[in-house]
Amino acid sequence: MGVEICVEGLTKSFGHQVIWQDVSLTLPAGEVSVMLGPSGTGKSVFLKTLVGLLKPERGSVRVAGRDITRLREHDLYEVRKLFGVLFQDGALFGSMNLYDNIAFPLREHTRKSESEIRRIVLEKMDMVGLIGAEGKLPGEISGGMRKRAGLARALVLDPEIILFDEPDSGLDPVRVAYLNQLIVDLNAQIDATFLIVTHDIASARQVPDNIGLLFRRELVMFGPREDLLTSNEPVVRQFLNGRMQGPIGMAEEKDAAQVQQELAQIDERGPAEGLPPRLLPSPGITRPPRWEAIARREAGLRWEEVSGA
Ligand SMILES: Nc1ncnc2c1ncn2[C@@H]1O[C@H](COP(=O)(O)OP(=O)(O)OP(=O)(O)O)[C@@H](O)[C@H]1O
Repeated sequence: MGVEICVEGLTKSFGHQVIWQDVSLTLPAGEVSVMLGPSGTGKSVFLKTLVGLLKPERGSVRVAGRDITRLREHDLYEVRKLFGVLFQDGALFGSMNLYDNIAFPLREHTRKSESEIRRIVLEKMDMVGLIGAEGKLPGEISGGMRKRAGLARALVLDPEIILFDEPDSGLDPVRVAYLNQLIVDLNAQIDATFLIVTHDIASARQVPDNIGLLFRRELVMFGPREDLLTSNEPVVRQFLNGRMQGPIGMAEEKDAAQVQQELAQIDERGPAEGLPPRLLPSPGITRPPRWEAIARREAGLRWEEVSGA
């Protein structure tokens, strides 16, 4: 079962540049959360702060009861073992084949025998659909496969928390759909806490339990998927609908009068598409109680739609 991450009053700056301030949220244990936000709002900085790679100026990040912003390097190293991170490009070593890339954390951080390592590596490669590609170099495979390999590597130490930095970047819509299904299947299988940074609204609509949005150096909202997708908050609406009209500008923020004028021109009759269905684990994957409950709730929602209730 994954662990909860509790963030309180977190502020991060580089020099005089405040990236975000006073961010507070709880990533519930075992749930999938997504963090959205326009480019440059500090989503990657947020992930790096959660895992202790960057130090915030203020606030706390409690993981399994310990505030990682105050840990010394040795203790931080121990807490980091709870995390698996999928970096944007998979962050694979170009000169190593996939097998050795995926085995790397086991050889670095454990004293397991090569036969035990082999069992684990093949198990994780199987989970991400890469069996047979053990001998390939990262440069010989597609971007989607590199992401899967990065994911298999993030899984080998059996993490309680997995952070995904734009898992869908550079992938075509079909690969994104497969990757989303893989993420949901993995969550059902390993029950870890997931946080996904993405720009892909379709993924954000279907995959998570919770959604957050960073904008103007603040966390605009964080809460259950349903609340964000039906929110009337102008920043949330603009981002989820991918519109030009609204508070989010091309490079910088717009002035208040322009935003008011633009919003007045939009037809605001409520969410056009309604609540999209949650993506459920694939057939054949045993659904733990959490996913059983989600599937029952989803079935109830669909029935309400059909019956007009
Ligand atoms: N190590 C660093 N030193 C100084 N500034 C940094 C550092 N890392 C990030 N930044 C700055 O922090 C801001 C936020 O960057 P970040 O990469 O987190 O944004 P993002 O929301 O993930 O963007 P994108 O969606 O485009 O990937 C940027 O202005 C970036 O230049």
